Amino acid sequence: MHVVVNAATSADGKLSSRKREQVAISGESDFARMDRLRAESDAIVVGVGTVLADDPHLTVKDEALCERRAKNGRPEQPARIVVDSSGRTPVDAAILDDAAPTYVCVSDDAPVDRRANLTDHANLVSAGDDRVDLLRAFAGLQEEGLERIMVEGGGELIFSLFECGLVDELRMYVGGTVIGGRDAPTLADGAGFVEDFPSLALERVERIDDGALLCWTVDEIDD
Ligand SMILES: NC(=O)C1=CN([C@@H]2O[C@H](COP(=O)(O)OP(=O)(O)OC[C@H]3O[C@@H](n4cnc5c(N)ncnc54)[C@H](OP(=O)(O)O)[C@@H]3O)[C@@H](O)[C@H]2O)C=CC1
Ligand SMILES: Nc1nc(O)c(N)c(N[C@@H]2O[C@H](COP(=O)(O)O)[C@@H](O)[C@H]2O)n1
Repeated sequence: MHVVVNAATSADGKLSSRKREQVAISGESDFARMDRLRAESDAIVVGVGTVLADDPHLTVKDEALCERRAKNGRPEQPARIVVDSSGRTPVDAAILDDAAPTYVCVSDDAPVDRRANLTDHANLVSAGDDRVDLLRAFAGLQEEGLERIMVEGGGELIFSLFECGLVDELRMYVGGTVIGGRDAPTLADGAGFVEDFPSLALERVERIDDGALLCWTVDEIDD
């Protein structure tokens, strides 16, 4: 499995404002690049915080890219994955429509009624007692044939993925704006690291729209 985190931040590192509503940080060219990366992926992952904040669709928008996938014997759309311990994804969420298959990763404690409602719209992957165990959940997704994984966010999920060593690449678009706010989400939130900080190697920098794309690979952790 190969996991790429792709997200857009303001110049001060925010994914959104303190209102946690979707903010268009990327410009047209960066959204097109993001669409191409979606098209290269087997699945697109977000945390339930992003589903509740943005109600994303997580589909490839450019029809030519969908056609190319089909020509190569792949499903027209990548699968969509929500990491959602207690099954809070609303059943009318855009991510649960029939545009592409959706997996909802829940914990074993997710209430039975929520699981039952979600089962009508998605494939459930159960991993972890009261919080999704990402290593187990991603192993289950790999068994489903999902190898090329793109993670879009948000900050809580991205931190946890770094914490358990699941991230191979970080592609970070830094846009020409300042959002500010101590309560605004950043690229990696969660509890934060105090030691053993993940180490990144800068592979490429590209000017796009009014910002810069930074492409990093994640160094292996020494045992
Ligand atoms: N600019 C950009 O590129 C992007 C911006 N965003 C923005 O980010 C914000 C949402 O981010 P955020 O609030 O951090 O939410 P996330 O999307 O990161 O979802 C976090 C939630 O995921 C669930 N979860 C389950 N298991 C885990 C685990 N092991 N580790 C971490 N989380 C887990 C938790 O809810 P539970 O306990 O219920 O399971 C947690 O609260 C929005 O404002 C959105 O607009 C989002 C994506 C991209
Ligand atoms: N790459 C990127 N740049 C931004 O400026 C963004 N706001 C986001 N947001 C992500 O895109 C999702 C919306 O996807 P759909 O258009 O609904 O398919 C949103 O939920 C974030 O994951 N990304």
